[in-house]
Parts: sequence; structure tokens; C-alpha cells
Amino acid sequence: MQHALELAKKSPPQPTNFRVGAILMRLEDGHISAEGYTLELSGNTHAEECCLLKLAEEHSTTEEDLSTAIQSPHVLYTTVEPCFKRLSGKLPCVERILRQKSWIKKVYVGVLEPETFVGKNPGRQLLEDAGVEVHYVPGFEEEILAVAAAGHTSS
Ligand SMILES: Nc1nc(=O)c(N)c(NC[C@H](O)[C@H](O)[C@H](O)COP(=O)(O)O)[nH]1
Ligand SMILES: [Zn+2]
Repeated sequence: MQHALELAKKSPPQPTNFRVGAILMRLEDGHISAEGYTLELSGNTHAEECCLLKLAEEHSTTEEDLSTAIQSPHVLYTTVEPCFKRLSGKLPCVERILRQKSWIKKVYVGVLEPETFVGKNPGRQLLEDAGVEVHYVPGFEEEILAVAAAGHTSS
């Protein structure tokens, strides 16, 4: 989670989203298959989205078809829990993860999504219902939120 937080710090501060870092780690050996942070790739991307897009690129496939290219189970670390709704209307990360539930078996989150933009985030339940475990990693909340909201007007 510390590594994901370092990634989040690379994200350009914006008032309209959170700065998030994410890592896709292979379960069997801890190999980092992909990592990303908010807005790393063009197109108003989320950190989790960047991980999937970069991995798809690496396997010469699309994000949608990634589950045909990846077999070994992975865990996703993300400093802020995956979004279930986006003000931009782009596909939320919970949906993106559900498409990959054959190989993304667990999601570790550093904080639950603050209600700043879209209110309560029921994404965790959707993931658990689909068989993707969601684990909360305590101890990083304060720093994760400070980084995530760095682009917001100081409240
Ligand atoms: N888990 C997560 N990873 C991210 O990389 C990111 N930026 C958010 N942020 C959640 C927040 O709810 C959305 O950023 C707003 O709803 C605006 O939506 P867009 O980002 O413009 O699609 N959440
Ligand atoms: Zn998202």
C-alpha cells in the first residue's frame, strides 16, 4: 500500500477527482504486473484503469479482453477503493474489475471513497457478491486522503 501511495503522489492535483495509486500484483510470486496512478494515461483515467490499460497494451489486447490473456491470479492494491460511479460518466472501476474477476481475486483498499463526488460507494458489496474479496488495509488513511484531495480547495 505504501508503494501505491507513492504512485498516487505522481498524479496531477485536480478539484474534480481523487489522486489514487494502484498496483496489480501476481499472487504466486508478488510480481508487479502493472501499476498506475490517476490521469497517468490520457482520457481522464483512474489509477485502476491505468493498470488494466497498461497490462492490455503489454499483452497486445484490449482491456475488455484482458481476461483471455491473463490466467494467474492477481491482487489489486488501490489507495482509494474502486469507484462505482463517476461524475464523468466513464465506466466505473468496479465494473472494470468485475470483467476481470477470473484473475483479479482480491482488492486491497487503503480508504473507502469519501462522499465528496458521488455519495456512498456500495462497490465493495458488488465485488464481494461476485467473489472478489475486498480487504481494508488500515494505517494509511490520513496520508492517502491528504494525497487524494490535494487538488481540492482547502476545506
Ligand atoms: N478509486 C478511484 N481511483 C481514481 O483514480 C479516482 N480518480 C477516483 N475518483 C473517484 C471520484 O468519484 C471520481 O473521480 C469523480 O466521480 C469524477 O469522475 P471522473 O474521475 O472525472 O471520471 N477513485
Ligand atoms: Zn475508478
